[in-house]
Amino acid sequence: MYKLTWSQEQTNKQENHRKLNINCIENKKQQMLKSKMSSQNVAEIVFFDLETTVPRKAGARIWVLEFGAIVVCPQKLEELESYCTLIRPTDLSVVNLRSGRVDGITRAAVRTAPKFEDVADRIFGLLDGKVWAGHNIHRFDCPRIREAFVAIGRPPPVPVGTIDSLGILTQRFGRRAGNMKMATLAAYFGLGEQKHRSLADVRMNLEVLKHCATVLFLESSLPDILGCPNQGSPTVATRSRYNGRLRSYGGETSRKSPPISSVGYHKVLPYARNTTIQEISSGGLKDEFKKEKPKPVKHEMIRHFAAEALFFPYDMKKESVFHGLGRSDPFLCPRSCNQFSQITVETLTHKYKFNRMEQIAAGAGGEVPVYDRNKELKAFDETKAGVKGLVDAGIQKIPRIFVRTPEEFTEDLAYKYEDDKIDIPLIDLQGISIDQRRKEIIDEVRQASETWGFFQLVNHGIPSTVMNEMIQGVRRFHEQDVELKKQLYTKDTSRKVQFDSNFDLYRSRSANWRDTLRCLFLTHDPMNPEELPDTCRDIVVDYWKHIMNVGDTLSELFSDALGLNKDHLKGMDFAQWLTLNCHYYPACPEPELTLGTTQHSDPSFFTILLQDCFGGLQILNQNCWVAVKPIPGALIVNIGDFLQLISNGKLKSAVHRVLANRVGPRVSVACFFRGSTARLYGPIAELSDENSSIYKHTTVKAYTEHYYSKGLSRVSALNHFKL
Ligand SMILES: O=C(O)CCC(=O)C(=O)O
Ligand SMILES: [Fe+2]
Repeated sequence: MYKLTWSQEQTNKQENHRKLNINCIENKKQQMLKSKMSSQNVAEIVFFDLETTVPRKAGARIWVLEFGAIVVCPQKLEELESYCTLIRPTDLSVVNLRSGRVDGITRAAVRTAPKFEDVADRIFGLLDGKVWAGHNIHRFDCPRIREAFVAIGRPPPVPVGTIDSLGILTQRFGRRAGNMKMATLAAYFGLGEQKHRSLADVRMNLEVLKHCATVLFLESSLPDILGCPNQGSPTVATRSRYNGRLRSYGGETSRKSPPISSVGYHKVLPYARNTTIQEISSGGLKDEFKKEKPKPVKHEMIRHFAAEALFFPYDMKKESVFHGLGRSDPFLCPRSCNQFSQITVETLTHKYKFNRMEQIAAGAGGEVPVYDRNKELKAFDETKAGVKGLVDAGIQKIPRIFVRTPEEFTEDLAYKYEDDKIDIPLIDLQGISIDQRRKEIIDEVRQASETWGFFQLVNHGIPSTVMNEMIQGVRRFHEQDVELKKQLYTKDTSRKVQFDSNFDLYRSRSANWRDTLRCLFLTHDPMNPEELPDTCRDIVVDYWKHIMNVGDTLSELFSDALGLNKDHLKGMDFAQWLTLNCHYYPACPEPELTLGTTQHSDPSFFTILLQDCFGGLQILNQNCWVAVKPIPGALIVNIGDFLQLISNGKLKSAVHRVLANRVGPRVSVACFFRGSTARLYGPIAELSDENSSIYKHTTVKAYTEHYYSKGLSRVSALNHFKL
C-alpha cells in the first residue's frame, strides 16, 4: 500500500515552496523573455484601456479615471507585465457619486487615487516605443492618452505601431457574434461578462483575439469547407463605453470605430512577428523537428499559433499560413517556450473536415447535411459492441459521431491547462481513530470539498489486491467474447446489470470514447449476485462491500466537515441507491478529436472512483483543467450535485472530464452514492434558512430525470433546481 503522511503544516510548507519556486521561475522566465526581445530588437505589445468620465455636453473634457495595461510578448502572447491604477481628476465633481455601470468607479473610489501627473512616468514607460493594442483605441484611447499628457504639459508617449482589435476583427472576423462590442464577442466565446474595468478588459481583449484567431486559422486552413458563409458584411460596428448603450459625442470623444479604410493595424509592425511562420515555412526548424517524437496536436497549441497568425499583418486568405508547405509536409506547432509539435497540413485539414461535416449536419452552415447523424448513432448502437467493437474492427479514423463539434472545441478555449505542477489534495486516513488526527482529517476534507470538490484518499482500508482485482475483473468483462457481452447491452437504466456505451448517445453533441458496465445496488431491492456477469461477479460483490465501508467513513467526515452530527448523512439515506459504473476506455487512434467522458458533475451525494495507471481524468478548477495523477492504492473522492445541494452550495460538485488516449485501454470504476428514491432533498436546515437557501427541494428521481434528459455537459443539472 502506498503510504503518505499528511499534515497541514507540511502541506503549507510545500505549497509556499511551490509558489515561491513558481514565482522565481516565472520572474526569471519573464526577464529572460524581455532581455531576449530587446536583444532581438523586437517591440513588445502593450494592450491598454482607459475608463473615463462621460462628458455631459459635447466638447466637454473627458477625464481618465482608470488606466490599465498588460505588456505582452508578441511571439508567445505571454503577459510580461501589468499595471493598473485609478486616477483622481483635478475636479472631483466630474465623477458621479454612484457608478452608472456598476464598475465601481465612483467619486469615493477615485478620491484617494493618485493624480495623472503622479502616474504619468509609469504610464509613459509602459507605452512609449511599444506597439499599442486595444479595442477601438484609434478613436478613443489613443487621443485620450495624448490629451492627458498634453494637459499636464508633457510630451505624450509614441507608439511604434498600433493594433486596433475593433478594426482587425471587423475586417477579418466579421459579425459572427452579432456585433463588434467587446462584451458581445466575449459572451459569444463564453468568456464571461465584461467588467468595464481597464485591466480585466484588456485581458479579455487578448482572450477574444485568441479565440477569433483560432476560428480564422481553422477556416484559412480549409477555406472551401470551413469558410464562414454568414460572417456578415465588414461594416464597421460601434462600441459604446457608456452604460453599454451606443452614444455618440461627436469627433474624438466618440467611441465610434474608424472608417473601414483605416481599420486594423497601422503600418507593418516593426518587430519580427513573422519569425515563427518563416521558420516553419523555410524548414528552418526541421532539424529540431527531426529530434522530436511525433506528438498529438492539442487544440491549445493551435490556439497560440493561430493567435500569432492573426497578428501577422497580411491577408491570410490570399497568402495561406501554410505558405510554402506541401500537403504532406510536416510543420511544427509552437507549444510552449521551446517545444514544438508536428502536424502535417493534410492531417490538420482532414481532422477539421470532420468537424465541419458535423457542423453542416447540425445545420449550422445552412448547407445540405452530408451525413445522417442519427442514422450513424443508431448503427453504432445496434452493433451492441460499444467502442471496443470499433477498435476490434481495426478502425484507424474515429467515426464522425465521436468527433467533437466546433462549438465544443471553441468552448475549450475558455479554459487553461495546468501543467504537472498542481495536484489535487491528498488525504491520508491513517490514524483516523485518534481524536486529534481525526480533527485534522475533517479539516482537510472540508477544505478540499469547499475548494476543489475532489481529493485522493489513501489508507482507506481497501486492500490493493482487491482494487487491482476489481480493475482486472472490469477488464475481463469488457474483453470477453462480444456475443456474451451483447446479451447485457441495453439503454434501460433501471436494469440491475447493464452494459452500454454512452448512456446519452442520442442527446450528446458528440459521443464519448467509452463503454460502461453498470451495476445497480438498491437497499430496498437487493441485487442477486447471480445477475452479475461471471467474468467479474465475485470481485464486484467483494469490492461493493469494501466501498460501502469507505462510503460510511466518508459520510461521517462530510457530516462533521459541515458542522453536523456525524450520522447526519446516514440519516439522509445517502447510500440507499448505489451504482458502480465500470468504465472501459479503449485506446483511441485520434484522441485529440474526442473525449473519454464529456465534462460533467456527478449525479450523486459523492462518488468514489478507482482508476488504473493510465490517467486522463481532469478537474476544472478556477478555469483550469487540472490532471488527477494516478497514485497506486489511492481512491479518488468527489463531491456530487446532491452534496452541493444539501450543503446549500458550501461543498462543491466539481466539473470533470476524461481525455481520450492513444494508449489504453484505461479502466475506472466510479461508485455513485445516490441517496434514497423515497425522500425529498433540499438544503439542510442547519446550513440555510428560508432566505439563504439557494436550491429548491427535489427528489432524486426528478433530479435524475433532468440529468439524463440533458446528458453530460458542463452546465450543471443543479441550475435547474436553483431558487
Ligand atoms: O473514468 C473516470 O475517471 C471518471 C468517470 C466519471 O467521471 C463518471 O463516471 O462520472
Ligand atoms: Fe463523473
